[in-house]
Amino acid sequence: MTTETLNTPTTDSTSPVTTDEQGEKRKQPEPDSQTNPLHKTSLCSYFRSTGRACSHGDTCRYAHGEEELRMRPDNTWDPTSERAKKMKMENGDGEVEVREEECDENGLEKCLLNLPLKWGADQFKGFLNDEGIQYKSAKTRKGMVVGFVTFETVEQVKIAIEKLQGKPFRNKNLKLVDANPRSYDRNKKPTESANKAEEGDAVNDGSTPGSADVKVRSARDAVTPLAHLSYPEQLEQKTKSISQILKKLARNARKACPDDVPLPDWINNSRDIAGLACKLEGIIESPLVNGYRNKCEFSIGYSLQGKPTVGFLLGNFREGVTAVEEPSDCPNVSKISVKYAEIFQNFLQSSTFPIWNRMSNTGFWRQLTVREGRAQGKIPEAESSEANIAEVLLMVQISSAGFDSEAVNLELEKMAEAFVVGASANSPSLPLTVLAVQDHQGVSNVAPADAPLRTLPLVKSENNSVEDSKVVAEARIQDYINNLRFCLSPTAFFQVNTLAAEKLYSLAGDWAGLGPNTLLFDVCCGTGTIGLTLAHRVGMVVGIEMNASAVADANSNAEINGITNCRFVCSKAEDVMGSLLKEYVTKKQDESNDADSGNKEDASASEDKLSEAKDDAEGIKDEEVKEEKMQDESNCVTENISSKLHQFDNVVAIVDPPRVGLHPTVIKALRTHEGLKRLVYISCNPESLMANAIELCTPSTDKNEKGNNKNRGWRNMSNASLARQRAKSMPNSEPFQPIKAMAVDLFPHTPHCEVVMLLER
Ligand SMILES: C[S@@+](CC[C@H](N)C(=O)[O-])C[C@H]1O[C@@H](n2cnc3c(N)ncnc32)[C@H](O)[C@@H]1O
Repeated sequence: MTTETLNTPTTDSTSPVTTDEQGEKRKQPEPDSQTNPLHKTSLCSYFRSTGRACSHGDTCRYAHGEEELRMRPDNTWDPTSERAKKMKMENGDGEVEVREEECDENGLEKCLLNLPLKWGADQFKGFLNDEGIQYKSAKTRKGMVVGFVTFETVEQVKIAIEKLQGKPFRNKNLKLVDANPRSYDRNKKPTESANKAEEGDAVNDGSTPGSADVKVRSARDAVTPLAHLSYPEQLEQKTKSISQILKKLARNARKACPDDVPLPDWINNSRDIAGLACKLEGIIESPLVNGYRNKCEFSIGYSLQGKPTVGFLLGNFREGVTAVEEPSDCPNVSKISVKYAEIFQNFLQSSTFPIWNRMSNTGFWRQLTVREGRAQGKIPEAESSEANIAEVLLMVQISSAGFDSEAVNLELEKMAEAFVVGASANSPSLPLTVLAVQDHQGVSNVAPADAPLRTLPLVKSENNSVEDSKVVAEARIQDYINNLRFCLSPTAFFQVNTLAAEKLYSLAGDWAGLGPNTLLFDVCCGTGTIGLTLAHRVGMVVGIEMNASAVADANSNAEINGITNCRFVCSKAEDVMGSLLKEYVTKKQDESNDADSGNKEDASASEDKLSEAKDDAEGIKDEEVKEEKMQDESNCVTENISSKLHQFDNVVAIVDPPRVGLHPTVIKALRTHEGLKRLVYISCNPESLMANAIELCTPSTDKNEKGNNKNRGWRNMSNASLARQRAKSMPNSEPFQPIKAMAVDLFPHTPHCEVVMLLER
């Protein structure tokens, strides 16, 4: 039975209208919060400034908010998203993909989310009017199965629920969830129900703040759902789920293999290893099991008891869950982060500025990020890792639109003072290195990389006010990986578990088969951590990264560590991967074919082309000054490197993409440049690794099946089905083979881990 959900609110409230009540747990804090879409990689500027979808509709190249970041350009769910992973979806042939996750009844319900109504507000209002529903306002989110209805009275809400609940609509039944925005009334006293909740009663009657459909009642359950298991049990569970993914890879590659091509050995041999695509060599434990996160993004909202709280959301906003609970019992959060959350929460009790309201998209205080950097050379003992934290960066996200700037400055001054006083009142006092404020007006807390950012002075004096705030090019803290120093700017990606990341990078380096004649591509390189830690083992590193401040960090990290054989290209990998491979790999092949050709000439031509590619990639993205500086630095390195270009006889790539995996264009480039013989894939999302590996490893044929645009079934395709379709239209090229895989547990107490897979050909 299919169902569809409308969420109804109470008094003068706004409710999300979604397709179904979800059994899905709240979105876990992700290993990498920079979730990128398959095609829409940055926010639409209209959306950014207004918080509303632009008028370009489905053709807009950009994303419109957190939820859409997880969608494909046609507004169907990105199948790699947490939600879609658990859906039951049809593939293009009308065949239903059955997955382990679907075995539970919630999984079956979730498939309904993939049926976009794509109602505009007028249609939605028309529907409510036809049904005789009295409401105050009705809104939809473009192309999504979510909307909001506000009502004048609780009575109207009750009537709406009675009339609409379970009503059949287009082969589905509507379902309503009370999103209860009364929780946002900051003056509201805790209700009787809320008090009951405090006593432990399972109250879920919608009268408690943000309580709609709250499935978990503590931040611990929401954020670290495996915490009730022993660590060995957690590792076992993760190993099993990675094994399932490897089986799925073999199964799907078998299906995708063209009829006129023999099955490759690795598929045939999978039968001998329990159906796995390659051997799973085990899971590497995290050196720290508790308090390992070096970065926490705390939401700001109201607790189930109606108290302004800095912590974690208990559920998914789409499901109407808005309650935030304190992080104190979350085992993955460090004690320092918990204390800063407490300091800020105490400050908020007396702040006259409002907390951000996710329903009405109004308010001021939005998010607190705590980022920690370790001192060099200390070996942390399991339970006292905070003793090694030498630096802390705090970033508070606000939305200042509509607030008087003088009042804002005064409030931020008070906030800075509260942090300084709170940090020094602790015994021993807490490190506090940088306090930054990010101003962001969009609907979701995921701010664009260029959202205005300023630092606040940390010492309060009469001559030193927040008006002295400066642009924060140098607002960084440092951390160490394999004894290299890394400077981190507030928004750059850095693995959240530093000690486990060291193990991850060493494993990737060992499997990549590095040597002095190796040219290493570090694809999606962030602040350059992988390339820089492996630079001493190779001839040259070329890093590719789209986040300009991460690239600036990577360049300065190379400089402060005296590393001269790395070059970092600021661009989307899909825009430059092909040309860089062509330049370096084809170059190498040309040279071997024609050993007498003038190396110098080639090298300088290559250098020119590389610079051109780099100009193209960087020219339009960075501020002029930053760009010039980076260009100078990069060109120095390039010069140094180009003269050695001919020496590289081993070209390998380590790719470490965001959760959505590699862009199809990058996969095609890696696959079709046959000079690239070895690829190490690091993934924080095994589903997207599986999908990308299908495309990289399935044999192709001259008789490629061209994509059938008329087949609208692809809209509902699973990750694997989509990859099989793409594999079928891959240009004829030698496929890679999965050689081995290993998991590395960067996220104890959560279901997540990193997976490393070696691919060769
Ligand atoms: C999982 S992180 C890995 C970063 C780095 N390898 C590390 O270990 O610190 C993914 C990185 O890919 C970057 N990224 C996302 N989409 C990208 C794209 N299309 N092209 C290049 N980089 C991208 C993100 O900015 C982020 O820094």
